[in-house]
Amino acid sequence: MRTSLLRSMESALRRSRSGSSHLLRRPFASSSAVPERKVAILGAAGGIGQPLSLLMKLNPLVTHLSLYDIAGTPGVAADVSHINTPAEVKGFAAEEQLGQALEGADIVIIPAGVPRKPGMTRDDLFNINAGIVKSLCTAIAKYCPNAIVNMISNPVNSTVPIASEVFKKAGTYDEKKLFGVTTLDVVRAKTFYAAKAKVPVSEVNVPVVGGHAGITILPLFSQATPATNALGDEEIKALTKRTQDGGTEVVEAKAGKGSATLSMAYAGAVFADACLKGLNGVPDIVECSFVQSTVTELPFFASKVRLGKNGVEEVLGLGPLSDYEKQGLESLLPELKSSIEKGIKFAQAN
Ligand SMILES: NC(=O)C1=CN([C@@H]2O[C@H](COP(=O)(O)OP(=O)(O)OC[C@H]3O[C@@H](n4cnc5c(N)ncnc54)[C@H](O)[C@@H]3O)[C@@H](O)[C@H]2O)C=CC1
Ligand SMILES: O=C([O-])CC(=O)C(=O)O
Repeated sequence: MRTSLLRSMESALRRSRSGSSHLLRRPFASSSAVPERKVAILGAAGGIGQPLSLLMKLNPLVTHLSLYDIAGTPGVAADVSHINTPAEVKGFAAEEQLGQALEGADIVIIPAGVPRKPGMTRDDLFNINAGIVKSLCTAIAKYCPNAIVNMISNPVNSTVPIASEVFKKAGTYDEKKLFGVTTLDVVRAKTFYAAKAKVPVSEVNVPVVGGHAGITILPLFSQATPATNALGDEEIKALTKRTQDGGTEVVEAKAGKGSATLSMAYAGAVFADACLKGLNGVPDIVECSFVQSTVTELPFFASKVRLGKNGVEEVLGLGPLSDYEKQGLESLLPELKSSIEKGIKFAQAN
């Protein structure tokens, strides 16, 4: 997946540099090779939003890129729009333009909201971000009820349930189209595993299940490929802990200037690319994501998901777990349950 996204982007860059691409010479509306796809980014001028806008502008599957933020959008949109790739860029700056930003969107990516500072948990963001997510999802229900929604705003374990409740109230909920973006956990698990197991990072795959906060992030290193016997129990524990604390590692390193933005933009672009490929009918697109689920007793859970023309095509099971992973699963369920319930309660009360 990672390599296929890089290949697509490299080829877009090559085409834009050589100016020889037929895609660049002819208007997209008349291109039969690539279906029209509008991607909207809400929170596009933020730390994640800006590099994510750049990466989506480089994605050859995007024909229309709609950038919305309550501050700073005109600059970001003007800047990104000068890049000579086919996606047509439009910026929307004020709340009264949110409808236009969303209309016709196939995918809406939401990195709007405040990030952590050192000493905070993701749940500490709930009070501010819950309201932001609720109002943005209300607009999605109105202006693009059929869009796929990629939720990045934290706490994902609660913001996804909030979105589901907003859509249910509006009568537009489609569980196949709502995704909590947990790709950064997979990106981290792959990077850390490759370094420890001394295997090429581009070949590595590691499923990460559960949720997206602390111990609710459960990497399944027993299923990592390429498999290795080189890692003992203590090393697997250390890798698990580093993956669970990856966000905090960045928050502390940034020392008050926010949380992961560049690696998150990359992860968000990987996941959106997978959704676009699914929509376009590319077979066997599988990514981990926090979705409505029956894999455990909880109503939402992150696991491998097969993506297709309607969003989720199949939520895949957990596969065989090691004893250590079974314990991790037992331990995460109560915290994840309460974060999910907190989101549902908030959306029902407001
Ligand atoms: N799912 C994941 O793996 C990750 C999630 N995050 C989360 O992503 C969120 C954004 O992080 P950053 O980009 O670093 O924050 P940031 O503060 O740099 O950017 C957030 C942007 O959202 C905008 N915004 C605020 N209210 C809005 C509204 N009502 N409508 C549209 N835009 C609005 C702000 O103007 C700002 O430009 C945070 O909640 C953070 O915790 C961050 C990293 C990883
Ligand atoms: O840690 C944070 O606050 C941001 C985040 O979700 C991550 O980097 O995984």
